[in-house]
Amino acid sequence: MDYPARVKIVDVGPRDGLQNEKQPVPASVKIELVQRLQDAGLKEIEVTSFVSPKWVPQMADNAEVMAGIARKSGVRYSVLTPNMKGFEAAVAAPREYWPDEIVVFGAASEAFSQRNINCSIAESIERFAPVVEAARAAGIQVRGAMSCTVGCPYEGEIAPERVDYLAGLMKGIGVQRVDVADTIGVGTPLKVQRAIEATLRHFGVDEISGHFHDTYGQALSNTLAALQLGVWNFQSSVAGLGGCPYAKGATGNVATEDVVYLLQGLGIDTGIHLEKLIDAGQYISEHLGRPTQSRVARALMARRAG
Ligand SMILES: CC(C)(COP(=O)([O-])OP(=O)([O-])OC[C@H]1O[C@@H](n2cnc3c(N)ncnc32)[C@H](O)[C@@H]1OP(=O)([O-])[O-])[C@@H](O)C(=O)NCCC(=O)NCCSC(=O)C[C@@](C)(O)CC(=O)[O-]
Repeated sequence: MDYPARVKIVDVGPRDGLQNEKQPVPASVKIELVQRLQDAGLKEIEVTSFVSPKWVPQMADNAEVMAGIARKSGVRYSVLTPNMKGFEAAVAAPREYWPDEIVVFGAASEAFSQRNINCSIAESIERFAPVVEAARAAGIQVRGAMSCTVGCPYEGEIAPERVDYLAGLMKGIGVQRVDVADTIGVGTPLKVQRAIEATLRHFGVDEISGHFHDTYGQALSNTLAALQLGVWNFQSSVAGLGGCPYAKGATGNVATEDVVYLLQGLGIDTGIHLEKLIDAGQYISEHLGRPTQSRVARALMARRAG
C-alpha cells in the first residue's frame, strides 16, 4: 500500500479542543498552548473562533488570543468566522494580528446546521459567500469545514450525496480547501472513504483534510482509510481535547499525539516532535485538571516515569 510521504496536521486544540470547556480558560493559557504547539513543530494551528460569545462563551477572548500569540514564520494560524460579523471582528485588529486563514463552517445535515449556526445549509452558503470573497480579496486563505459528513446527532446516518451537495456549494463560493469532518465520531473506514470520494468530485486530494472525532474509537482507522485515498492533511487535537457544543456526547478530536505515532510508524514525515507534543498536551491537561485522552501520551509518560 502506498501512503503519502508527508502529512500536515492542523492542531485544532486551542479552538475545537477548548470551545466546549465549561470552566473559563484564561487567554494566557490558550496563548501558551499555541506557543507549545508551534515549538513542537506544528505548522498549522486553529487558534480561536469569531462566533457569538452568547453561543460559545469560551471563545469570547478571540481578539486577545490572536493579539497575544508570538507568531512563528512558516506557521499558519486559522480562526473560524461564520459570517461577516465574525470576519470583520477577525480583521478589526492591525494586520499583524490577522489570521492567515479563516474557516467557514457548514454541515451536510440540515438539523445540525440549524443547531450549530442557526440557519439552513442554503442560508449558510449565502452567509459564507461574502466572507469568502472578502477574505480572498484581503489575501487570507479560506477553508471550509463540513460537519456531519457521515453521521449527525439529530438526523442519524448521512448519505455521501449530502456531502457531494455541500462540497459543491463550498467550491461554488470559492472555498479553497475543505475538511471532511466526522463531528460525532460515528464513522468507520468505508463510510469515511465514501464521504471523501464525494468531496473529491469537487476538490483535489491536496485540498481535502480529514477531521475525525474519536467517540467510537474509530478515528485512527479512519485516518488510515483517508491516507489510503491519498489524503495528507488532517486535523487533530492535542491531548484529544474537545467536543462540539452542538453535538451532545461527542468526544474530542483524535489526539494529535496518537496520529503522529501512527504516522511515524508508517514512515510518514510530519515534522512534529512527539515528546514536545506530549509536553504540550500535559500542559493543557494539567491546567484543565484531568488526564490526557491520548493513549500514546499516557503510554510514553508511563515509560518516562520508569
Ligand atoms: C453563527 C451565529 C453567530 C449565528 O447566530 P444568530 O443568532 O443566527 O445570529 P444573528 O446574526 O441573528 O445575531 C444574533 C446576535 O449574535 C451576534 N453575532 C452574530 N454573529 C456574530 C459573530 N460572528 N461574533 C459575535 N457576535 C455575533 C449579533 O451581533 C447579535 O447580537 P445581539 O444583537 O443579540 O447582542 C451563532 O449561531 C453562533 O455563534 N454559533 C456558534 C457556532 C460554533 O461556534 N459552533 C462550534 C464550532 S463548529 C464545530 O465545532 C465543528 C467543526 C468545525 O469543528 C467541524 C466538526 O467537527 O464538525
